[in-house]
Amino acid sequence: MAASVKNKKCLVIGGCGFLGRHLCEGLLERGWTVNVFDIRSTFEDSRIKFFIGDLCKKEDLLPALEGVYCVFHCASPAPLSNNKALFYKVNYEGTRNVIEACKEAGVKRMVLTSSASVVYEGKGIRNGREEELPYAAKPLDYYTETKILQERTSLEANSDDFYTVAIRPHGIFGPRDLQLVPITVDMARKGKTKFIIGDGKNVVDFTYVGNVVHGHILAAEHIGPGSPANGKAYHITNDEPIFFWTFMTRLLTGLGYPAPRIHLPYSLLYVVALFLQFVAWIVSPLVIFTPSLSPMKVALAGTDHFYNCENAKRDLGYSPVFTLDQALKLTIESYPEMRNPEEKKGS
Ligand SMILES: NC(=O)C1=CN([C@@H]2O[C@H](COP(=O)(O)OP(=O)(O)OC[C@H]3O[C@@H](n4cnc5c(N)ncnc54)[C@H](O)[C@@H]3O)[C@@H](O)[C@H]2O)C=CC1
Ligand SMILES: CC(C)=CCC[C@@H](C)[C@H]1CC[C@H]2C3=C(CC[C@]12C)[C@@]1(C)CCC(=O)C[C@@H]1CC3
Repeated sequence: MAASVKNKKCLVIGGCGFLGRHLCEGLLERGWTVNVFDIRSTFEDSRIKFFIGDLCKKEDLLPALEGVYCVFHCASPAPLSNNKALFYKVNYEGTRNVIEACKEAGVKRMVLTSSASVVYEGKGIRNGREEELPYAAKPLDYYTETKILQERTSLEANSDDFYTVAIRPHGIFGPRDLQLVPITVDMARKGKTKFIIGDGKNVVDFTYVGNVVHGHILAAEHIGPGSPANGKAYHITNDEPIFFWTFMTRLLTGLGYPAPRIHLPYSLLYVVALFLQFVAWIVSPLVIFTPSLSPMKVALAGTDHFYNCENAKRDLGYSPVFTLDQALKLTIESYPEMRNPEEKKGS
């Protein structure tokens, strides 16, 4: 049974990020008192108390944790940055620090933003259930490797004195997104989105940010004494699996760019991505470069990866608030600056 949270205070760690800021807005609407902790400042809101610091430093965290009912930990280095040391420091060591600081401050609840990628290693996942999918034995990148450590550490910390739960969104998109839309548009403007990787029939999940926020808030309202959600991980998606390339086509054409149309063999692209990763590793003592074509990106663009949300529906009362149609419309409308500058010339 959801606890009443009227005027309960929470701390959103990573609250200045894409998901974090939307989460703050959703929590405020729901009647929560919201504090934000982040290593940077990206927005102002008179309703929110901001604490600027590093989650890897307990002395930075403790002042922000005073009187907090629930922590939402949604901080991470940028997933595609490929900085192994930073991922390990923030996602693993930093999360252990957050847990210790929560216990020291007497905080009783933590909702972790994990990722559905923790069970993905490039092989197809179709309607994957949490209890049927082990953590990826061979994660495709350092980000995923450390998200596994982060989730495992967080769920193992669950006890009657400190309730934890992990939310696994997949492919979050929406207004103020820093990855999916900007990267896709950048590729389009460089003429790189005329290609389809594979046969174009791989089925995936994408999750509108408003639904991810909804799932997080439900999780916070449900964990506690005797809850079936304590210590568990939950897939949270739009529950509308779609061809990856249909989604990309709708996003691109919605922004005025042409649809992808030339098929390239998946295996060829994957081998090229592996080669580029090897070259990047060989030259790394001299120069750091992150190939835009990574094995993770190629795999995500060319294989099935969609997940079952039944456990979240059962234990958290989750169901998507925004449909994919509504979500794509809201997202496309929120990015006038991302539209194809050529479309005006042509009209
Ligand atoms: N974007 C996506 O498609 C998906 C994201 N996720 C997870 O959702 C969470 C949020 O992701 P986004 O909003 O996309 O990322 P983001 O990069 O927009 O936000 C992350 C925030 O964490 C903060 N942060 C990073 N290191 C910190 C530190 N040492 N101390 C304090 N704050 C720190 C950053 O300043 C940033 O504001 C992450 O945990 C990510 O792993 C999960 C599935 C999909
Ligand atoms: C046309 C084309 C191939 C566009 C590129 C789109 C990609 C930038 C995104 C497609 C799937 C996205 C994704 C993530 C980042 C952006 C994409 C690769 C994550 C890796 C972000 C962090 C996660 O936790 C998992 C996400 C999986 C999907």
